[in-house]
Amino acid sequence: MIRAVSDSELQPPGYAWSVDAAGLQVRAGKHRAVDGLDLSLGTGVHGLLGPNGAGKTTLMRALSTVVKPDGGALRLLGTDVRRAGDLRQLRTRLGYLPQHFGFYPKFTVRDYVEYMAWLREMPKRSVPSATQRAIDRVGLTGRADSRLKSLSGGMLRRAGIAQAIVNDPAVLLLDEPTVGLDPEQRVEFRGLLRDLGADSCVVVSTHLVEDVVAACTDVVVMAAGSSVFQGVPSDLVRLGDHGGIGDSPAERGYSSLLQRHRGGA
Ligand SMILES: Nc1ncnc2c1ncn2[C@@H]1O[C@H](COP(=O)(O)OP(=O)(O)OP(=O)(O)O)[C@@H](O)[C@H]1O
Repeated sequence: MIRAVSDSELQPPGYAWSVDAAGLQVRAGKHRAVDGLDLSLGTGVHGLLGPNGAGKTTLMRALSTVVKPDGGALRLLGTDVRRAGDLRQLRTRLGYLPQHFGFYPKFTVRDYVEYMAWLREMPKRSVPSATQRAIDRVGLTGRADSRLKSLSGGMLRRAGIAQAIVNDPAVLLLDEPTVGLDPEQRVEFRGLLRDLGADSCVVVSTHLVEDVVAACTDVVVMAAGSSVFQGVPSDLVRLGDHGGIGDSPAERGYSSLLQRHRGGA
């Protein structure tokens, strides 16, 4: 299906990075879960790795504008989110799959995706075709009119991904999108990620190092609220040449990086 490109999309963007954070601080409750993070991300698929509690979900919540940072700077698509009064326009250009997302169980997949398209203020006439396209892209065509409460965990997550991409977001944030997907679906999802990252900034938080190596153009590793590594997947793999634990070179690279970080911390 061919999508019409708007005039604004043909303009040069006027900013260097889709996501640009400097000394970013974000609280989760009373705890400063993101603390002094520097991060610049452009077009591509960026894998976000880090141990439990590193601050990944808190960072994703800040990037999605669900929570406001309480220190440092954060620009999204050129908008300074700490200073901007009204984030409505920016939000229409974001897509977000939270780690735990709420939904109305009686909605069908189509109802849900259409509803999220409406919330993102998509033009009414484009909603049905954009919804169908998003559902097709996540492989739920045959379940489009099934109620959400009847779906398996993996299917539900795919419906969540469909709502996140329905507006062709310029920044797409996916928090643990492959949880519950079967192996075949995970491989298909990697293809979708590569496709989405060709012309937008996709940030994928995950614990699956192999997904990052297979589908991401670069990797960011967080620990204790800040970024401790940013590079291409092969850089991460190389870090495992002389140590680290894990079943694959990338896992060994990741664990060796964290061991070094803990040793130096
Ligand atoms: N509502 C909250 N109140 C207090 N502390 C919180 C809250 N939410 C998160 N935290 C703490 O903030 C830190 C970062 O949590 P966050 O969920 O962002 O990490 P994460 O990297 O996504 O972890 P995981 O991989 O386990 O999902 C953790 O120490 C967590 O206990």
